[in-house]
Amino acid sequence: MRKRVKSVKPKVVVYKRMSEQVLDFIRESCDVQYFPDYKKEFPAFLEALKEAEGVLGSSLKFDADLLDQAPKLKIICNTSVGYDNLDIPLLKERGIMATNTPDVLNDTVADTIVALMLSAARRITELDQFVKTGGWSEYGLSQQQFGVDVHHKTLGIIGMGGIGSTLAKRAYFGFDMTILYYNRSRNEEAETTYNATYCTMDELLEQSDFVCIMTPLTQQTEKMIGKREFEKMKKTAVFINAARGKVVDEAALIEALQSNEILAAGLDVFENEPTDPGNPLLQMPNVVTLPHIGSATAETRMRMAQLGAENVVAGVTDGKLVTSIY
Ligand SMILES: NC(=O)C1=CN([C@@H]2O[C@H](COP(=O)(O)OP(=O)(O)OC[C@H]3O[C@@H](n4cnc5c(N)ncnc54)[C@H](O)[C@@H]3O)[C@@H](O)[C@H]2O)C=CC1
Ligand SMILES: O=C(O)C(=O)CO
Repeated sequence: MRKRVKSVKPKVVVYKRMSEQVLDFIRESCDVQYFPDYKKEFPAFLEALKEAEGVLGSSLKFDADLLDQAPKLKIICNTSVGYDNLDIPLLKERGIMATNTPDVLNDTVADTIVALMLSAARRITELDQFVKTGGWSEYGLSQQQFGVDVHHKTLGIIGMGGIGSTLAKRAYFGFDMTILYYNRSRNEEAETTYNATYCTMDELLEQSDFVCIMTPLTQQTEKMIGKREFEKMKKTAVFINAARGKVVDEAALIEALQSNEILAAGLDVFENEPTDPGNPLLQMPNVVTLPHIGSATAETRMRMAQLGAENVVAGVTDGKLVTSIY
């Protein structure tokens, strides 16, 4: 009688909260070790990494020490478009593949940025508190509480990629805004479709009413916006960051707001996350803050998780990667 050989499924570590539907999809072809809260179970997580061929999650820094603990690793799949947690040259050197989740979140993140622009300019969160704390009297608002318009203003986008151009679309068609942009290279589609004008960083800073940074975090973009850049902006400028906290010198941002160098800010991201409750930015009524929820809608997070899952399954079964980083 022939002996039945039990097929061994490749091992995949999932280190981010994931729906059962997505986990089941991976389980069809892989042996999944699931760590929804890997920091709390770090020793077990490290143990699982020893045998893992694939990893799925986001933001964990895979440095040389951690990679040394994962000798069988073939692929790291981020459930995020940003991959500043990955050392790409090191992964290439070790022959490890990497994927991210571009495009599927463009609309949702662009919506978040519009929400930040409107909230900061029209003082939505500040006035919400005004109403809820009983400040609204029969005399209505004082002029000091008026906001500024968004429509027909100039929006400067630093980083005209997937999200930047989706934001340009909303700003141009929805709010009749003039679009300026600064990018590593020209984006002809944004120029023809949204009438976006390519300019230098300084021109953008000097002329924009709203300055939005949407570059990835890299060695070149770290603290790209600092004291000098805030000083170049209009005193009435509203600054928006939904990229990564570290693309901005946060101390310089605090100083710019305290010294009225700029009018207001809308922030989805911070230098350290979660940000310290004592961060002065949290005390400023002209700063609208969010806890890094740019892409956090049920639908979009599901699409990102599913895309990550498809990538990890492909990576450990020698299939074709959907969104390879390199
Ligand atoms: N707040 C949130 O929840 C989210 C934040 N993000 C962040 O946004 C970033 C951008 O995302 P996408 O638009 O999808 O990326 P993308 O790669 O499509 O666009 C980035 C753009 O920045 C430009 N760029 C890169 N380095 C530059 C430099 N040194 N100077 C000028 N331009 C430069 C690129 O040429 C590109 O056009 C991500 O890397 C991520 O860090 C993305 C999604 C959600
Ligand atoms: O995708 C990213 O890079 C995020 O920050 C979360 O969506």
